[in-house]
Amino acid sequence: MDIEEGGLTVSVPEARDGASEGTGGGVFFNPTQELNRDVTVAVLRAYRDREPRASSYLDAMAASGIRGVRAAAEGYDTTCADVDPDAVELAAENLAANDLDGETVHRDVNALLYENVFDVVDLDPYGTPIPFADAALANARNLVCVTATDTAPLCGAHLNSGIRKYGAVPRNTDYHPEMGLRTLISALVRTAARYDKAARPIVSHVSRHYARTYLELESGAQVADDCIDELGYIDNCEDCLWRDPTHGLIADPVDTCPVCGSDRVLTAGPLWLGPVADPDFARAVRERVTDDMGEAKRARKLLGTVARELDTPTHYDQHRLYKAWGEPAIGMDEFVDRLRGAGYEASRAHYRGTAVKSTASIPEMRDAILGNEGDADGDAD
Ligand SMILES: C[S@@+](CC[C@H](N)C(=O)[O-])C[C@H]1O[C@@H](n2cnc3c(N)ncnc32)[C@H](O)[C@@H]1O
Ligand SMILES: [Zn+2]
Repeated sequence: MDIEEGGLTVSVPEARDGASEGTGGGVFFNPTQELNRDVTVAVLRAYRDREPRASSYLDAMAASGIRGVRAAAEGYDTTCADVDPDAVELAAENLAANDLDGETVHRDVNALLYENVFDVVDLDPYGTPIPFADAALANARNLVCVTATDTAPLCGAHLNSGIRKYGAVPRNTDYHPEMGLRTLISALVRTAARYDKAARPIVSHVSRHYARTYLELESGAQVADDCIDELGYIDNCEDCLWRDPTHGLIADPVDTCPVCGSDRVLTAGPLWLGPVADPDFARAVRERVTDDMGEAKRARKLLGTVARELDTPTHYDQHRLYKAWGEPAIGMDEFVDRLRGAGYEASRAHYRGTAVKSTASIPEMRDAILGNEGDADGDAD
């Protein structure tokens, strides 16, 4: 079956039995990842302005080669690799059908990465990227793009699996999509640090089915140490949703919530507590989204929110807060405006439509939003 994406025509396997993921012929294709791929193309465009020397791109898990084809169309010197010979054949056909140059390699990507240097490496595996993280972070020159689809281990819903894969203790909190992203980045930062490299996320985004992050690499023990300094732990009260991030790799968990006195406090970490995006770069990526992209509208909205997101390591779910306060919720923009009006920093966050970030604590938010009357003017949305 031929599909159109980003102005290119690519042959992909038919989905079987109405499944959204194509498995016909054994080669994988997931049409629902188009947003992820559109953002990738916009990142590749914006990254060339940031680092003009970046010219080679490895589609490390190519399947149909759709990412590689799109990168080649952007002028990147592209290699598509896969362990599945049918995938390699299909990727080669798709490059040729679009009159694009590009290499196709039937190889385990871990072996390939230790023998070749690529400026940009794109890891898009089934489930966790961790089996490929060492090879990619040790050997890539500039940028490593990583998808993880194992959201349950990442956010602490499958705790032991998360601990095994990511060498951290994620906790299933009310901000679980962000917990997942910060668990992933933490593991990748610690992996890069083993090779005296800093890996800093310049854009990241999370959906229900995956987390995606773009890590810029820089070599040097000092910069790697600077990255490690941005790891730490977050204490979380399961009752009143209080949370408290502490930088450093030596955990000093609290037993009792200082706000409500509950002893149901869970500590998560080590997590990445630094920014998950560089706002200027996220804006530049947004500028590089074009109308020929099928998910242009969603990509622009997503990147706009990511660029404006406050740089705090957790977010609140506005509906959860209102439920706890026993009040009808107001619109999100007004919620953010009231927090700002009360002198706190606040923003929406891309993790969900009701996600809000603020420098205010929960009691401070309650005061700022509900005021003394404990009433929000009945202004429900
Ligand atoms: C999720 S699919 C990739 C989807 C594709 N990037 C896209 O955007 O449609 C994962 C692919 O990784 C390949 N793969 C798994 N292990 C690999 C390895 N060690 N080296 C290279 N490719 C591998 C699989 O054969 C499969 O084609
Ligand atoms: Zn509490």
